[in-house]
Amino acid sequence: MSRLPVISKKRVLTTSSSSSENGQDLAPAQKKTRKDPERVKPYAASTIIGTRRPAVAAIKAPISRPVRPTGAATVAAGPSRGVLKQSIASTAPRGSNIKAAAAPTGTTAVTGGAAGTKRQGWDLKGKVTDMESKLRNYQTKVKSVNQENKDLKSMMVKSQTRVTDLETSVAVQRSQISEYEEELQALSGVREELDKVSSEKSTIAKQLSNLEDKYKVMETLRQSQETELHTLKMKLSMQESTLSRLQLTLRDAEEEVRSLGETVVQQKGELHAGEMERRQLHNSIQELKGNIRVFCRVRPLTGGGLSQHLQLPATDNKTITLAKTQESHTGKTADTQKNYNFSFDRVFGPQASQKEVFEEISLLVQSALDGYNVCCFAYGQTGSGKTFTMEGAEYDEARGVIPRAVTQIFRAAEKLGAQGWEFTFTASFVEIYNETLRDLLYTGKASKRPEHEIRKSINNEVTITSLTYEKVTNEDQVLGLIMMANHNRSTAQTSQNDRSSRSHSVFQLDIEGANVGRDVKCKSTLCLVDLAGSERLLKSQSQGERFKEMTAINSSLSNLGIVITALANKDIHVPYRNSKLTYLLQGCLGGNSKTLMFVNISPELDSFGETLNSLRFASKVNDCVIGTASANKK
Ligand SMILES: Nc1ncnc2c1ncn2[C@@H]1O[C@H](COP(=O)(O)OP(=O)(O)OP(=O)(O)O)[C@@H](O)[C@H]1O
Repeated sequence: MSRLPVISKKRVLTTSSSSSENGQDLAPAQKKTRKDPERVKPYAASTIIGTRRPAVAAIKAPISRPVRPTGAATVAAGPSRGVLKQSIASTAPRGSNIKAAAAPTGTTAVTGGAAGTKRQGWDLKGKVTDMESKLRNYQTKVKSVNQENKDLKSMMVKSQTRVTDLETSVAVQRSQISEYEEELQALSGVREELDKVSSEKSTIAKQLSNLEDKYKVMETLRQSQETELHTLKMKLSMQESTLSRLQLTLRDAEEEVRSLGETVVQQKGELHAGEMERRQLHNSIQELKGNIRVFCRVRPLTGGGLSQHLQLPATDNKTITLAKTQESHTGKTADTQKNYNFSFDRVFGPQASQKEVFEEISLLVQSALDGYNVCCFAYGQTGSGKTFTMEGAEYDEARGVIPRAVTQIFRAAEKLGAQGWEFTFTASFVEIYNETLRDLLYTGKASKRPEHEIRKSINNEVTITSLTYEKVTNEDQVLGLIMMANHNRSTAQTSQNDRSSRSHSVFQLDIEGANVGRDVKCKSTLCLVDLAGSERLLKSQSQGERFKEMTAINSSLSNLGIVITALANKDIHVPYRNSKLTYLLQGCLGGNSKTLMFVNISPELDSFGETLNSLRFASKVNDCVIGTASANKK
């Protein structure tokens, strides 16, 4: 169906009402419409086309191309009413307006004639002619419009095709755009990753630079170490050459050492033989001297000066004379002097030093290491110097027999160690008071102090039950134990005045030696005894506890004399068990031992009686010859 404008008043009115948008242009046409409403139709048709296809026109507008030289431009400009009017104007090139176009050849004159002249009412023919002329004009005009309409349709089809193409193209482009957008989106992720990678790259670059710095430092270090290594290699090669020289020297020295070793072995054998010979000779000398010897020692006077009743011959150091001046009973005769002469193995005067005294007994102490039992005891009245002789004082020169003997024993043991001897020493220190034994090395509570008994084993070894037997390895340890014993003794003394004077103290050092290489062993005991004061009190003068003490002391000391006499007489029965002292010293007295007795005497005149008694007792002992000692060798 044609979309050409239908000539109707309704359409015209519609156009007219919309013309208000462009009233300026339409105003002349409206003026004409009052005179000739038919002339408005072409404009109305154009207007309708423009208003019904605005979208196509809008799409066409940017890409419009002339479809044909004339008329097509008019359609393309459809949306604009102003342009449409121009287009309409341009569609009538053959006339300057529709009126002219509607007046083909031959009618122009008539029209002009009619327009110029008004037909008379009666000129009906003329009026018909005019009407026919008008009709023809209108037909021509319709034809022209139809043609134009046809062209426009064709243009529209083309335009629609074009629009479809363009829509397709737009769709394609949109899809491309969306693809681009997706790509862009993907690229934004890549950008983030790129940023991350670049940040990592900068970090790695920093690390690399750090590593480079470190590498430089390490390189410098390596170079210095290489230099050092080179120096060391030089030194090493020098030392290697020195070493090879030294190795040669060492080989020579080893050879020399080997030959010297052989010599040493040979000399050791000779030494051992010499040592054994020395022991034999030493023992022979001791035997010749007697297995029991008595040394007398005179204490200096307390106030200084010389004793009048004691005489010690200057040329002789073995005799002592105790002189007593007896007043004349009548007073008419001169006073008489009675001399008591005694001789002993050695007599030490008041000036004799501790060192001098010890030198005389050191050979005896040596015998203890050779495997002989040795017993040394000090006998004498209270205050005669027994403790001074046995223990001495703290300072070096005043050291007595016990510390000096200990020193000698350990030094000699050390020397014998070079000949393959190994020794073990066990020390004990016991006190005998009122026939009761007391451990002087006890360190426990006083309330738990144990009681002790003397026991004798099958092989005649005497031991004390519950006594402290302390293993010692050096001199200082032993001296420490002696100090402890003295402390224990003095503690007991505070409760009983002068207790030490009335008790015997016995220090024993058990010695065991072995020469593994030569399969020789020896065992002995060194026994050093500080006896209780030997003074005798008249029975009438002593009472109670004191009497009991004195009885015990006298009993043990007299038993000591009895035992020594029995040994001297080679009695079958020796009454060792009669007192704790003799029972304890059993191992150190008798055939298998060497005994030394110190008889200490006080130089004071008022001690004359006790001195005489002591010298008599000692003399009796001195007369004894006890068997022949034999070393405890295995
Ligand atoms: N040879 C000596 N040289 C110097 N002083 C001595 C000598 N002998 C003993 N004395 C001194 O005499 C005093 C008594 O000596 P000591 O205590 O040794 O006698 P004691 O016989 O052991 O007496 P007690 O039986 O009471 O123990 C002490 O002061 C001691 O120092």
